[in-house]
Amino acid sequence: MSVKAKIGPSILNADLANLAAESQKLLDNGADYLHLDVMDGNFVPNLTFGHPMVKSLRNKIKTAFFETHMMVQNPAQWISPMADAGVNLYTFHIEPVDDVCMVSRLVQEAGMKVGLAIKPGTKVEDLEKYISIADVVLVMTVEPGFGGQSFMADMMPKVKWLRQNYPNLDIEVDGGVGPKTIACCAKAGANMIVSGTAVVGATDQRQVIREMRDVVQSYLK
Ligand SMILES: O=C(CO)[C@H](O)[C@H](O)COP(=O)(O)O
Ligand SMILES: [Fe+2]
Repeated sequence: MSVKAKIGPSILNADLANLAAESQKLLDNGADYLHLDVMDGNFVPNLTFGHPMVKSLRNKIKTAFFETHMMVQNPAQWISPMADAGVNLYTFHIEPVDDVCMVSRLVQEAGMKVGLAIKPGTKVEDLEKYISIADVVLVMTVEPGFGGQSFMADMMPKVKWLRQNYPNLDIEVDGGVGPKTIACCAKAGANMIVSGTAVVGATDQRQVIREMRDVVQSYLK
């Protein structure tokens, strides 16, 4: 298997007034990438931040890999500004999008990798037809919109099915993932782990990140 274990902390529940410092601390403590949750108050009942904030963060943090998790109704609208802001991986939900292939192509043409996300109520079969164009697939393990929710273990059959059928696919999980739930994700075959509250709120971020990466890597071998 060629995929690697990667931990991408979500800064959703961090101190957003101190975003650059909080992000740098996570990277210094071993984060493999940063997961930036963008919400439009429409696709999900919450608002976070947009491309101006991401661009400001990029000005402070030059080299880290940035994923934006686009919980927005119209992901095509934000491709160009997010590419300009220095985003590396543009992950959008397939649910509100009529032409996923076209939006994915626009993301690639803008120079970003494509992530395709599904909400808990969306079947993995709905995602399957797009896997060949995705760099990453994201299986949500909470209802998108808020950090700090409980992990939905009943999403693991989706991850398991994806791993069995696509051994080299980057499979990401997001929502309620931390030291208590990581084994469940790792066993199912997830290799990209988003973790917000459990990492950001930890007294020893380095230890939590290392522990989760080790568990995931042990199942990939
Ligand atoms: O996309 C998200 C919520 O919609 C967040 O990435 C996710 O909830 C991470 O936070 P936590 O680990 O606290 O659940
Ligand atoms: Fe997210």
